[in-house]
Amino acid sequence: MAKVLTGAGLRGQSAGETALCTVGKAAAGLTYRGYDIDVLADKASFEEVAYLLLYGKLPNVSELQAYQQQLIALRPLPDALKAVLELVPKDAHPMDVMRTGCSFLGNLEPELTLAEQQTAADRLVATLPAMVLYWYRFSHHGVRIDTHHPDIPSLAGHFLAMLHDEEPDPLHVQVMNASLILYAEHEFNASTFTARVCASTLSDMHSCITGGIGSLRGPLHGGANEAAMDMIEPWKTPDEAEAALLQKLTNKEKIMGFGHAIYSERDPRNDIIKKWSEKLSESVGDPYLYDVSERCEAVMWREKKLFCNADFFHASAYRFMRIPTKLFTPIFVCSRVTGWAAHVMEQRANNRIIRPSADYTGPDHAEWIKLEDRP
Ligand SMILES: CC(=O)SCCNC(=O)CCNC(=O)[C@H](O)C(C)(C)COP(=O)(O)OP(=O)(O)OC[C@H]1O[C@@H](n2cnc3c(N)ncnc32)[C@H](O)[C@@H]1OP(=O)(O)O
Ligand SMILES: O=C([O-])CC(=O)C(=O)O
Repeated sequence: MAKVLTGAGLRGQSAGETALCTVGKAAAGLTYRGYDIDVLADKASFEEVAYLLLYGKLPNVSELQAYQQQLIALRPLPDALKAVLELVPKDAHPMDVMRTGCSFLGNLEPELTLAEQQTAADRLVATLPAMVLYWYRFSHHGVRIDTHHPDIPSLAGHFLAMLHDEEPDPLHVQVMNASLILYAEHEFNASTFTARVCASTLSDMHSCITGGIGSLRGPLHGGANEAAMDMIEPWKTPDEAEAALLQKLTNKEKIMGFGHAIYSERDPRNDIIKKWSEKLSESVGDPYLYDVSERCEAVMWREKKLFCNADFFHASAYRFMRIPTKLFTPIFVCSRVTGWAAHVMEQRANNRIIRPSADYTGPDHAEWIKLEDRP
């Protein structure tokens, strides 16, 4: 039988089944449980999408109200977790803070039985924003914030209120809501696959999500929104951006926020977040950042036929909402935890340990050499 070549990065290989999401149908589509991303980002709240992913259907009015109340009730952090967060230094990366916070919560509130998986997932959805912002405000501003805010129903508004210590601007809440929906789920991407591999060993929810956070952190995955901001921030005009970008391409550098492993024509999330970024840029009177971003998009398409992925215009959108760059990827976590947890549950429901094989490339046989005789 002919040998099947897997190629690097398992590209194009099916690694299992899912009923949660389709990515890249007709080269560019994205659906969550059959619902088109354009419709969800336009009409749904993030809480509705979280419920859709975690409970398998869109909630009705009373289910949504009950779910929102449940998430609000789950927001306060245990004192022991706050004490740990206060120990993490100011210059730590917030993704590392979230990794630690998630793992530590697993010590305080372990998921001991399968019956507890839904509660463990909801608790993480409710507390991950609180964890990162409790640490951020304590380490950067010396304040111990109240993370409960029962008066603010949405996770989008809650995040912004904890960050800025003010009533969130309704436009910003709308954009954050859309952003959280766009980032919620994406089939077998690297971080979700990490979570599923962990789940396949019958490990606990906190270990699966902690692993997901670690995989999302890298700049080839979720870390690209932060890396894209770091790249474009110094460019003050579109012409400056174009010259610098061309130089990077000549140097064969990877341009963060562009390209995708599955989409071949466009990332549908980009169209949505780009529109919001433009609207925000008008609302804040941005002198150049949106134009710089648009020029990058045009140059990358012209030179390399590479399109913006979900991360690129998230950078400017978040900047217009005064979100510090290092908190960009943590927002991705606050959203993607829904997708990760839904995948963990799906994996557990029909589990077989995930254990692919490797093509061996080492020596056929190695002769043992005594320690003292080795060169
Ligand atoms: C939410 C998310 O996680 S979306 C992804 C976020 N990540 C980034 O934005 C990081 C930048 N992008 C990349 O590194 C890649 O496009 C990835 C990781 C997203 C996908 O990687 P792959 O599937 O291996 O890319 P692909 O096979 O399509 O690459 C084809 C060619 O385009 C090049 N290419 C792909 N993306 C880029 C890029 N952003 N900048 C420059 N060149 C690129 C590759 O180097 C490769 O060139 P080669 O054939 O000369 O080696
Ligand atoms: O699907 C991927 O490989 C990366 C991605 O866009 C995501 O996880 O949102």
